[in-house]
Amino acid sequence: MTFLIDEIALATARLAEAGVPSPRTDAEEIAAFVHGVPRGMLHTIKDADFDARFWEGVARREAREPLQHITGRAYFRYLSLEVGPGVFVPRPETEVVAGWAIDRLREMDVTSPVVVDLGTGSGAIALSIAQEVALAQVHAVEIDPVAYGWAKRNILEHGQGRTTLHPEDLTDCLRELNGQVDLVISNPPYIPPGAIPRDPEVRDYDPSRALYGSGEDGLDEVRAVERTARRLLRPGGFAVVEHADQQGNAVYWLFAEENGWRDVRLRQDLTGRDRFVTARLTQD
Ligand SMILES: C[S@@+](CC[C@H](N)C(=O)[O-])C[C@H]1O[C@@H](n2cnc3c(N)ncnc32)[C@H](O)[C@@H]1O
Repeated sequence: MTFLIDEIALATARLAEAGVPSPRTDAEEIAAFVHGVPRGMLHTIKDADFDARFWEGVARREAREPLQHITGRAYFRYLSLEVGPGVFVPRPETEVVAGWAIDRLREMDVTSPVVVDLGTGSGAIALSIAQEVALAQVHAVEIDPVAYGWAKRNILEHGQGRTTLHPEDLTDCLRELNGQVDLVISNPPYIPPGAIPRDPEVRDYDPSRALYGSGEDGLDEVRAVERTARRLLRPGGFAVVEHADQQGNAVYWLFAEENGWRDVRLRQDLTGRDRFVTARLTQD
């Protein structure tokens, strides 16, 4: 496999020059995608079978198109999801947020817990819960029609027949479930409108509706999630909300100063940054 190794090395240098953070991995992922094999099987590609479309993929990555748009796939916990233009690429930090919710749902003394994911995007959080929590009934809410289309495809593949998609606004959705939900989770848009992300993959390819929150501080959607969760949850139910690392105190206080909540906690991602707030609706 000397030929492919040499091509990958050349591509790695080009991607590094373009500022791609993980150039070797990305070059190998593109090679694996183009040749239709897992990355660990690249050694089986014969020189004669080298596919020149590798260099088309490398050129797109060099222009800082997200790797996931080039391969059409994003990995989230145990899922391989379809993604592309018009939908937010799920992030590793959200895996921790979803994991916290999954642990609580598994501990709950409820046979078939009812869960709501507000702003589902590709369906990453909702589908992980459906996959990892036996018998969970999951409702995924998404307002954007393009993102809705991606979620629909992923739900068909991974929804376990227990995931329902709703084309609704998270500020006023699912009134039929008022007071009946065991856990509400959300990774809403939260970047303040003036704070433009540095990475071109985010700035130029993630949809603005997924990134930028409304209001001066970008937290209007988080406020809406808090209100919707308070309406939907049964007493003792959990709310789980992701936020930017600098917004931890603001989101903590948003829940702590509302009377309905107890056990409000600010939690960290795997890099130790403040990443999500959890709270329980008061029991009475
Ligand atoms: C940051 S993305 C998160 C997507 C997915 N939950 C994830 O973690 O990968 C936020 C999502 O919320 C959706 N969204 C924004 N405002 C909304 C609203 N008012 N109602 C419902 N969905 C909304 C966006 O279209 C986007 O798909």
